[in-house]
This record gives sequence, C-alpha cells and structure tokens, in this order.
Amino acid sequence: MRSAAEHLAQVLALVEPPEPRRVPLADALDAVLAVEVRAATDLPPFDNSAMDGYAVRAADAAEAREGAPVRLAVVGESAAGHPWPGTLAAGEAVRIMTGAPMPSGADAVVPQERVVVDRGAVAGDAAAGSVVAGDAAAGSAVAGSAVAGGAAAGDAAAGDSAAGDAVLLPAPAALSAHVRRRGEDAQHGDLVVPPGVRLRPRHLAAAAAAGVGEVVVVPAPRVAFLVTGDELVAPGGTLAPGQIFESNAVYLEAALRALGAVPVDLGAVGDSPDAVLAAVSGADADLVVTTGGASVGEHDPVKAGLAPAGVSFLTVAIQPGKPQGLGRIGGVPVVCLPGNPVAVAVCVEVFVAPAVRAMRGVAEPPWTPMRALEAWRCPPGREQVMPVTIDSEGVRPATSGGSGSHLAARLASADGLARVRAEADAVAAGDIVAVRRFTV
Ligand SMILES: Nc1nc2c(c(=O)[nH]1)N[C@H]1C(S)=C(S)[C@@H](COP(=O)(O)OP(=O)(O)OC[C@H]3O[C@@H](n4cnc5c(N)ncnc54)[C@H](O)[C@@H]3O)O[C@H]1N2
Ligand code: MOO
Repeated sequence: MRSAAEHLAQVLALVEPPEPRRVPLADALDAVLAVEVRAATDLPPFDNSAMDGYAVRAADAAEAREGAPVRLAVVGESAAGHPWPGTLAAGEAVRIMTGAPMPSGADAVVPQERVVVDRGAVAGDAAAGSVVAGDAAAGSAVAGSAVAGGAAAGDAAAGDSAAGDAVLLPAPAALSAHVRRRGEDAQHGDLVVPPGVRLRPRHLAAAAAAGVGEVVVVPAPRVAFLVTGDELVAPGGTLAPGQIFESNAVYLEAALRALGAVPVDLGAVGDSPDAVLAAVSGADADLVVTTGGASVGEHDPVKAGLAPAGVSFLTVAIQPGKPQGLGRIGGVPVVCLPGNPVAVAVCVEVFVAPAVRAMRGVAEPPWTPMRALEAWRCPPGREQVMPVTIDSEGVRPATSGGSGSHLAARLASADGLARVRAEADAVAAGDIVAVRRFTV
C-alpha cells in the first residue's frame, strides 16, 4: 500500500497549471496573477483638488488675517471631468470641486467652509452683493468687512458661486494645501500588483485605477467529474429497491467551485466500463475526477474501463479512501476516487484540493496540531482521516460511528478532519492529532 503522502506527491506530479491567459478585470477575481500589473499612467493622472472649494495662488493669501481677509476674484470653475482652461493670475481664484484638475497657476485649495463668498462683487456693484459665509468662523472672521446685503450661512450656499463673485479668505493658504499631486499614488510604470497574487477586489480596483483593463492570469483549471453506479437516483427523486440518492456529483460540483476550479459535469454513467472510458476520453479538462467503481468488485466499471487505457489502480494507506486510481487518458490527468461519499470528501481535501490549488498557484492551508478531547479507534496500517468537530479546546469525532465512509449525512455535523498516523490503532483523550477545518 502506498502512503497518503506518497500518493499526494504522485497526484501533484501529474497536474500542471493551465496556460496563462489575458482576461478582462471582470473575469479575473480570485485568479492568480501571472504577469505583474504596472501603472499605465501617473496616478492621479493630474494635480487635482481634494476638497470642494477654491483654487488659489498661496502667495496671494499670505497676508490674510482674521478681520483683514484677502479678496480674490472668482474667474471660473473647474469640475471633475471639466477642467478650467485658463491660467490663474494674481488676485484670482477658481471655484473647484473635489477631483477637478488644478488650474494652471493655482497651487493651493481653500475648502469652501473657510471662505466667505461675496456674490456678484467683481462683475458689478460690490455693495449690492450678498455675503455668504461658509461657516460661523469664516463669517465672523470677515464680519468687519462684510459688504451690506442679505447674508446667509451654510455650506451649500457658500459653494454656490461662479465667475463674477469674489471670495474672502480670512487666513493664509499653505502651499499645496488640499492638492492631490499627479503621480503621488503611483507613477507611470510603477509596480501595482506583483505576480503570484490571488486577485481580490482591491487588486482589481488598483489595476483599474492605474489604467489597466486586462490582466494575464493563471485561469481557473477545468476539472471534470464523473460518477458511476447503476444504483444512483438524483436527489429529490423516488428510490426503487436497491437504489440510493446520488451525492458525490453534488459534492464535487460544489467543492470544485469552492476551490476556484471550473467544474465540468461528465454525468452519471452507470456501471458500463465503455461508457466510463468514453466520457473520460472526451473530457475537455485539465483534470478528471471519477468516483466509485475503483475497487475489487465484479462491477467496478472505472477500473475495468480505465485500467486497460493506462490508469493505475492501487491501494492507498488511508481510511477512508483506500482504493484509488491515477494516470492519464489522452494526456489529461485522471484521479479515480472510491465511491463512498465520506471517502470522496476526505480524498478531495487530501488529494484533489491540493492538486487544484497547485494548478491555480494558491498556497495549501496547513494542518495544525490539536488535542483529541475523546478517545476513538482507528484502523492500524492506514492513516485515518476522521471527521471531527472543532472547538477552542480541541477536537471530537463528529460521529459515533467512527470514520465510516458511508456516513454521508453525519458528515454535515463535522467542522473539519483530523489525521491519525498509520501506526496508531487508537487515539487517547489528550493525544495530539493534525487537524484542518474543511477547505471546501
Ligand atoms: N472485498 C473488498 N471489498 C471492498 C474493499 C476491499 O478492499 N475489498 N474496499 C472497500 C473500500 S475501503 C471502499 S472505499 C469501497 C470502494 O469501492 P468502489 O470505489 O468500487 O466504490 P463503489 O462500490 O462504486 O461505491 C461504494 C459505495 O458508495 C456508494 N456510491 C457510489 N457512488 C455514489 C454517488 N455518486 N453518490 C452516493 N453514493 C455513491 C455506492 O452505492 C456504494 O455504497 O470498496 C469497499 N469494498
Ligand atoms: O477506504 Mo474505504 O473509503 O474505507 O471505505
């Protein structure tokens, strides 16, 4: 019998990552980046305002004081997507919105709460203009110089100015205040996401912001699955004598999806070796997984169909999961699992998931030592993989029936798996076992 570790090495040796492919960002979530993302532009692409307010020349406001504000003529407006085309001259300000380009000549932004707008002051009769204070402080700062007219306080009103108004600045503006500098986030050509990163939403946003619309990734591997057995009926149907409900295909489809693979359902082919060979041979996949028909029985169709085509059938020192097959059909790696549902779940966690993660370039989560809180028995000579419940103190068998490979319903109560070395024939309370929460 081959050890589980040895068998895993053989499985991993058989699989290869799919060829990297260029995909739009919308299709790249969770894929592993094959080629680094570099900024296609400076980011931000231009100097712009971090505030709604007024773009000014800091030098103009240097002498501004409470009670002696500096008055600037508002000569235009720069909004996000709508730059102001001119050049700011001494004594001028431009109304500016958050994200809008800084006008040429401007080097600071004064938030609108910190100014007082003198409505219509420049265009015509200053005395007729109304003074609009952004907030109480700004209002009081210019109380002495406020021009007669209806005064109204409030942010919205203060921002509502256009060319022809003037703004009163009650304090100096620091050079570059509230200006977001071109290239301060990333410069054209800078590394934004290195290769090997599993792309999460934040990586996609960073690539998009840097002007990159497509990325080269290791695509999700296509993993085909085939279930066998004349006794299977789709869940929800009616059982005739001797029939059982199909659960392995349901599990595999979901597990493969959870692993980031593209599941390819090859169907249920009954107990015909020819049908097994035909289904597996035609699979458009990076890996094929079969369940059932891999043992020593009279009607083991997977073994009968695939062994003559070159798949090796062997026993692995693991419980559950002893009879398995491994090889290639038409160049495509094939892993044959036994049919018992718990054996399938265990073999996916121990052999198939690591293979899928290796194909994707994703790290394998570790198994960690934990304390057994109860005693249980194990089969000598095979590494036992026991479904367990997990709490902060340790683990307990999830079922009183041990790791029986047919106990599919009870598998639902487990949190993860505990591995007991092949030499042990029992676990005592207090023993240390290797544990991992289910990864699918
Ligand atoms: N004489 C021996 N008999 C068996 C041995 C042995 O060493 N000598 N090994 C046992 C072990 S261990 C296992 S595991 C099973 C594996 O047998 P197969 O891989 O041939 O699997 P099947 O017989 O086809 O199925 C086993 C079991 O699982 C049920 N099953 C199958 N497919 C599904 C499915 N898609 N959904 C739900 N349930 C499924 C099937 O009805 C059987 O009950 O062999 C032992 N025998
Ligand atoms: O190895 Mo089998 O999967 O024990 O029942």
